[in-house]
Amino acid sequence: MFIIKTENLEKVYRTEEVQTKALNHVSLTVEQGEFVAIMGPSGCGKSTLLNLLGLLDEPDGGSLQLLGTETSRYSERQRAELRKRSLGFVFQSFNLIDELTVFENVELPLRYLGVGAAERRQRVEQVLEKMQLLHRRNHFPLQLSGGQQQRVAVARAVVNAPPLLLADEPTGNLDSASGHDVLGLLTELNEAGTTVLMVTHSEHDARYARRVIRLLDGQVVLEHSRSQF
Ligand SMILES: Nc1ncnc2c1ncn2[C@@H]1O[C@H](COP(=O)(O)OP(=O)(O)OP(=O)(O)O)[C@@H](O)[C@H]1O
Repeated sequence: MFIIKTENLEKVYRTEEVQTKALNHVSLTVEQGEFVAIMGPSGCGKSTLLNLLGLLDEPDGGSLQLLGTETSRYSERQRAELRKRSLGFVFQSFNLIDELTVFENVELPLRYLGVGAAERRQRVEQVLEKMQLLHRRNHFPLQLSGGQQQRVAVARAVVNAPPLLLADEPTGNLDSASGHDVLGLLTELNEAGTTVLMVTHSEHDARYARRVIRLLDGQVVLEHSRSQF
């Protein structure tokens, strides 16, 4: 089953002076259970694509089916529900809540799902341990390094094991050891059934994916599976 299917997807950013076609007729499919890397040069439209797939923004043309339903049919309430229940998102800018501790940030998706306190605690501690952050559980985001904040963002996105995880440069601020931990966690999650789409600049990181989709100037230029590396 396709978890994502786009046909001729378009996104145009307009300001008073300029118009930028960030996505130009992007057609792609992702099957349930895949681990896909999205690559391409800076400005080619990777984050734009991820934002559309994550229902954070709306396309200007074409169609986007998510989990078997055309997304233009969703109401705003349904989009919000889907984001909470079915999507995990690792933002390039982390988007942590500064007023909440590390523990409270990571526990948020479980609160939305109504998971009880004891189970929340267990699941949050488990993922913080994997991200080597248990000792920082009572810190606030601004008391952490960039790499630590990034690992909190990853922990928050994966804590509820969403059906679809969208990760924008999840190792962008990390040294190779921490990057390895994050990629290991994404692999573990994928093996347990989560479909993973990861934007990356790194050929090394892309090797964790089973398929690579390359974008150039808002268009898909190449798709290849890991056996073709
Ligand atoms: N909010 C916005 N307003 C206007 N133009 C935008 C906006 N966001 C992105 N763009 C433009 O759309 C194009 C695609 O941007 P996008 O951020 O998707 O690229 P990217 O491949 O993720 O780049 P990077 O690797 O540098 O993060 C770029 O030309 C960018 O300048």
